[in-house]
Amino acid sequence: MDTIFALATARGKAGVAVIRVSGPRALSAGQTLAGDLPPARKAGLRRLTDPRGEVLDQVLVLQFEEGASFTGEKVVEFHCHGSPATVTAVLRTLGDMDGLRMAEPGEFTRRALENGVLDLAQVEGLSDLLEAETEAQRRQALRVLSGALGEKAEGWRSALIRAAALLEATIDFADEDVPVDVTPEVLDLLCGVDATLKAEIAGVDAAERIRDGFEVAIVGPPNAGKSTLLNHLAGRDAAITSEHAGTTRDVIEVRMDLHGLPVTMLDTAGLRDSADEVESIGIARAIARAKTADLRVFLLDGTGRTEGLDPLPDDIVVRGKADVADAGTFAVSGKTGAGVADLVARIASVLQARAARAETATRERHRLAMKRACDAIVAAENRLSLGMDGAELAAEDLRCAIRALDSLVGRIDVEHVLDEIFARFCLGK
Ligand SMILES: Nc1nc2c(ncn2[C@@H]2O[C@H](COP(=O)(O)OP(=O)(O)OP(=O)(O)O)[C@@H](O)[C@H]2O)c(=O)[nH]1
Ligand SMILES: [K+]
Ligand SMILES: [Mg+2]
Repeated sequence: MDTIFALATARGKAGVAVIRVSGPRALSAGQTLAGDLPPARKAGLRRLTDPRGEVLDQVLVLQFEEGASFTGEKVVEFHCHGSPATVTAVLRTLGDMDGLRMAEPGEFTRRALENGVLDLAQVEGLSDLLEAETEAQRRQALRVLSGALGEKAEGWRSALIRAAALLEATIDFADEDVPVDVTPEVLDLLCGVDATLKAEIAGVDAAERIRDGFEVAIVGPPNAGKSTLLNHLAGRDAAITSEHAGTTRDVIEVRMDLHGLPVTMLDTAGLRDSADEVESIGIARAIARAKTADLRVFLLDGTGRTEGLDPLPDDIVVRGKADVADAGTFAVSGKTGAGVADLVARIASVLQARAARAETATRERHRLAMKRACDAIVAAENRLSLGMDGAELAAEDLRCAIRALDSLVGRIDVEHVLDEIFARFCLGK
């Protein structure tokens, strides 16, 4: 096993830069650079020198024992001064040592997975946590990183193992008198797992929105002030505005943090019948994107028409140009900012209600595994509802379900997803 090292903090100038070394030679590499090391998990101030005796930096050194580190291997960390030159000098010196090499992106985390420090779902949680930009993303990712999905899977697993064992006991005694009918207990166990799995599956959609962001489309007639509103929300001139109806053609996307939720706000072409070929393409795009968005804000002019796109129940309908609208109507103005806080609060409240449906599972991969498990459990329930003749096949169904749940945490059959998951990691993680 190679000993690997990398800069664990971001590149560039900073107060501190952390360089992590992991593997069998981490300790000797640390000693070569820093002399004697402080005891495990105790920081010590040391001078790093290269083999010619040149002082590279004065740093804090930490060592972690095998089995008690991020990777599960022996780890030494140098908390250096965060200048690019210092980092380069230390990395170069480490690279010159025998048996040491620069880590690949995600390689520390891959070792953590291989050594059982993290399960696969936790690795996904860590990846999401490193990407988190909003409060909702941070909370969700931290929940997965802390092992919440693995705990749930373990609960389902042990219930299914118990159910399968009960069935197998009856199969083995098929020729004898079986003292008790196990079907009610088995069905009870399956029913419990089934119900919580279904809730988890139903929550994946919301969890994915929290991860990737909700899409909110601003739609309405030309010149209602859609682009002006987008610019106000973005705090910058993201879209061109003008007094000419039909200014916006392409869909313009702006990422923002709305009350802690990640949102991509879409500005779209004004909806109307247009003879202009390019504008018509823009309008078709506007309608297509508005339909697939999670929520639409209909920004209307004085006529109140929604121009051929109908609001869905949660959609928000609001009059634009509040400064010239009748008093008393719900109106916003991107120009003056009037009503914008109210609009944002309404958008956030709709999206928060949806986000609340998220459980623990966050990915399509999780959904598919849980769906496979759920289908197998339902198949077992159906067989058992016809009596104990189906016990043997039902037990096989349950083993299928257990295998599907095992793939959630990476216990089996996940080689093919590893590259995809680790591709998202940056160097040094
Ligand atoms: N009085 C007033 N004028 C506004 C307001 N918002 C936008 N306008 C003006 O209305 C005109 C149209 O604004 P835009 O933001 O380009 O409108 P739009 O809905 O994006 O228009 P299209 O992209 O052509 O569909 C511009 O002249 C803006 O300055 C507002 O809140 N009050
Ligand atoms: K316009
Ligand atoms: Mg516009």
